[in-house]
Amino acid sequence: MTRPSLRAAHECDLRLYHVTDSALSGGIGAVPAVVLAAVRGGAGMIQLRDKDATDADLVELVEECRRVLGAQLGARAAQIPLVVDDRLAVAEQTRCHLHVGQDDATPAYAREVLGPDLMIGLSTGTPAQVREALAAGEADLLGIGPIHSTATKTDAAAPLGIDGLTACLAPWHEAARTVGSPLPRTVAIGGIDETAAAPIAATGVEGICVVSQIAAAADPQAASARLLAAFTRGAGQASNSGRGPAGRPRIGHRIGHGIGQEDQA
Ligand SMILES: Cc1ncc(COP(=O)(O)OP(=O)(O)O)c(N)n1
Ligand SMILES: Cc1nc(C(=O)O)sc1CCOP(=O)(O)O
Ligand SMILES: [Mg+2]
Repeated sequence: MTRPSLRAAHECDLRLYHVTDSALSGGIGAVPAVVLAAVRGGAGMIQLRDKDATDADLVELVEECRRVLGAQLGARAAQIPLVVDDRLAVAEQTRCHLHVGQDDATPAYAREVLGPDLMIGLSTGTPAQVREALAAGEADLLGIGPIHSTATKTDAAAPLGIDGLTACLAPWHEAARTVGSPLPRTVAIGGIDETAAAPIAATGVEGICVVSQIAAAADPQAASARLLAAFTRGAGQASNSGRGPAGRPRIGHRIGHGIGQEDQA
């Protein structure tokens, strides 16, 4: 039977995933408003990432984001998963989803602590790391990056470029053809702006993960809407030309239900 967290991952609209940056947004207190704006612009998943915040600060941030999204979006807030970066204890305390890197808690350990319901994302940056993550089977989402150079993550590896992203996706595409059960979802991260979004979408990756282009934007809602439109355009062109994601077992994956789009309807 499919693990509930993997089922949940397949329910998400991952085309645009915003990762917060308190400094770029003007302080941790400004983050909930940016999160709301990003969601209104079409972000379907949010990660709270703040290397300087204490665990207590992050617990408060999770709670405030939940409060603001609930108050402004009502029941639709439940469609937007909140993920915390790095902090297993915060995820455990708040029952928030978690993203870990290769040097953080392992997905297997995080799974032991968090149980089968909460999603676990894992960073990957090489085909071998993607292969290993698929074999281990604990991650519900793979972040692949950095695609382009980024000033946001000071210890980021060398950029993969489109060719490197394609190489990292190859084991996933191969598994999609041969494995009978649902795979972790995939998102690209690092140096992604509006121009970069369409060529990234053409690789078949399922979403883009964006920090600075939203967190530092004068209008984060409009920036999010432009990024989502660019990614969706690129994904559409790829599938029209037969270069889209490989067929694979899917479990009720929804697409095209951006909150902002519904708000504007
Ligand atoms: C979706 C997603 N992908 C990759 C990362 C990077 O995680 P990590 O390698 O642990 O680096 P830090 O973000 O902790 O600096 C991410 N956060 N999210
Ligand atoms: C948080 C993060 N992880 C990366 C990775 O390669 O794993 S790159 C990155 C920062 C992405 O920020 P921006 O959208 O501003 O370039
Ligand atoms: Mg980390």
